[in-house]
Amino acid sequence: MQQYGEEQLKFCQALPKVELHAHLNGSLRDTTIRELALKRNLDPALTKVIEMGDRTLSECFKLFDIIHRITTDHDTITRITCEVIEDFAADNVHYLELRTTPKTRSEHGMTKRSYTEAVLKGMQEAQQGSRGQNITVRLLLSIDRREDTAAALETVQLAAELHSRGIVGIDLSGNPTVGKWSAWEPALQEARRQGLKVTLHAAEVYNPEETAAMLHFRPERLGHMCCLDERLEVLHYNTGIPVELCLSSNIITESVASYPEHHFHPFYSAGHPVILCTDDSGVFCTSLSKEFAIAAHAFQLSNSQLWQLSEAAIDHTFLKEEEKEQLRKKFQIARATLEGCFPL
Ligand SMILES: CNc1ncnc2c1ncn2[C@@H]1O[C@H](COP(=O)(O)O)[C@@H](O)[C@H]1O
Ligand SMILES: [Zn+2]
Repeated sequence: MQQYGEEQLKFCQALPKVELHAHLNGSLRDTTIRELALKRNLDPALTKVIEMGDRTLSECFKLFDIIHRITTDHDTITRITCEVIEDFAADNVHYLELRTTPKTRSEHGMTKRSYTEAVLKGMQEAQQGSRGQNITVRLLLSIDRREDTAAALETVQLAAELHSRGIVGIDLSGNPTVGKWSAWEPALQEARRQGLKVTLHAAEVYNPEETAAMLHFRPERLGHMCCLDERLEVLHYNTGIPVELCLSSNIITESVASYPEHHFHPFYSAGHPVILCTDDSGVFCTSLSKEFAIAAHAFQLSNSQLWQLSEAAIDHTFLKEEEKEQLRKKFQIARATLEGCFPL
């Protein structure tokens, strides 16, 4: 069933947007996945999993492991970074905070640092090319929940050293049923000491102790927050921490039953800061424009509410105040063009 009208989608495509929750390896183009799978002689059974596989939460993590098998070398990492940025730019995203997990792959001569350098190279190439000129990009380094304290600390150290090259923060992600908060907390505390911002994937599954510990840590942003009980909901509202919400991702992975039942609605109605994001636009076959159109349809948002939602995301970026101000100015210029075509 179509989750939005064509006119709604057109408006959302024309709307200038900010993307704050996008995983590099989850945002690959279909055509690139197919090409890389062929080039790497990926087992046809695995190719099938990519093409038509189940996308429940546990299946997603198997899928990421398969995608990681075809994005192994530095040139490929640079290429996919460049393509993902171009795709967000083509979707009228003016600011992108891309995130990725630095990987050690000794068989490919890859270290966390060389992986990250390959991503930074892709960022640079994209922004020098004609298709990436209208987008500003920053990077978050992700800690995978499978990693131990030492590996998490290595990622934080790397982010701190490369701060001046556009790495603005740390994310904690990965299979939410794996690992323990106590393993990553020292690294996240270190990130804070180093002046890096932190966002955490939280409550993607029901885990009240962990969610309470995450709220106690007070990250700058949270992702998902799907599975809360009443106590956690109150605790969360009281913190005022903005939440990155990924509608398609939560529905497709079955973390939430239907769009109208999505917690976007109570959060938004309560005036709690929310940011619409894609999560994994390749894996979930979406775009930020589609996510806005889905929200418009499911929660009956007007064009003016969509504009406000989009513009408010600037406040929650990990940019410096003066950079946020520049972005707001860019949005105001875009608004004039938008008003020429759509009622606002
Ligand atoms: C669906 N919901 C999700 N929940 C938690 N973690 C997720 C995720 N979607 C993606 N990732 C995280 O991002 C990695 C892929 O991109 P990178 O290799 O880092 O670029 C996945 O392996 C997982 O750790
Ligand atoms: Zn995510």
